[in-house]
Amino acid sequence: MINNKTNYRVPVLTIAGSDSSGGAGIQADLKTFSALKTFGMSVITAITAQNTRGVFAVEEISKEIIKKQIEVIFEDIHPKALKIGMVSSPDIIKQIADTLSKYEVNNLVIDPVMISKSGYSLLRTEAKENLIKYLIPMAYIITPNTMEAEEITGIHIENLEDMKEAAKKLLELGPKYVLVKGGHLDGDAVDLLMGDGVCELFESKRLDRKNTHGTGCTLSSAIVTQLAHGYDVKEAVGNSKNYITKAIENSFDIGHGIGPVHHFYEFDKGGN
Ligand SMILES: Nc1ncnc2c1ncn2[C@@H]1O[C@H](COP(=O)(O)OP(=O)(O)OP(=O)(O)O)[C@@H](O)[C@H]1O
Ligand SMILES: Cc1ncc(CO)c(N)n1
Repeated sequence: MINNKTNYRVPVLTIAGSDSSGGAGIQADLKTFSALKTFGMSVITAITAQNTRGVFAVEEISKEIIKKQIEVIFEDIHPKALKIGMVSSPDIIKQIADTLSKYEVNNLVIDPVMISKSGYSLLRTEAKENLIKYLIPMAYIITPNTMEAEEITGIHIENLEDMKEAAKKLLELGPKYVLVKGGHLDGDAVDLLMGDGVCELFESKRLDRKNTHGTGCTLSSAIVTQLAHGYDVKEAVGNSKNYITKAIENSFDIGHGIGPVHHFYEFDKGGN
């Protein structure tokens, strides 16, 4: 994953919510960006009071300062790839879409975050429509888990065939690619990539680990880094699946609930 394509100075951006406990959200994104040798930047959309046991409160950031954060970044350091994670309200979603539409946006990864592992809603019910109408069509790739794919398409997902049906319906909303993550189904952890003539599975053994806080954020951020380094979509997803699998394998107990995955900061692999 680190080779002559690696450029430690390549700028990448996350537009997402803060997780005070550092396992998910902006914090997971920035850790992944650093571990995978990119220069991470952030636009914070909401502050969550969160730990390994759950989400206890959420305060949304004003849409004016969200807009300003995006503008000053794009007018100074143009990100080579970016992701959007938690965006909780219809107004924030519209603001982000309007602001991004003023710039050339490359390699937009959308992780349509809806519910935390502990069951707290991170997307207001009335925000789903704007997510579908304004943001998803702008994406290069969207990365819903099966519950999010169900919520957006209305298709009940129990197996791979259902995942394929849902992926086809998600593609009709306008993104170039869809990665439906099968982490919540029984059996092996199988993710399905579909779009632009591609239909490919990315599989790993299901790891029996309790500490999976931040898996979705980490996977989508890893995809951002690999696209920024110049990998094509299949390589980007494959490398990122390897990264999240190792990160889950090495996840650890910290706090009293669902602990975080591990990030790898080797300082010895060269690069430039
Ligand atoms: N127990 C597991 N063993 C191996 N891989 C897993 C496991 N759980 C999830 N994964 C993988 O982790 C990645 C993230 O998937 P997951 O379905 O957990 O995302 P998510 O629900 O969006 O996460 P989050 O709750 O952080 O938002 C996928 O590649 C999935 O296959
Ligand atoms: C801020 C934030 N974003 C995303 C997730 C993923 O569930 C989370 N738990 N918290």
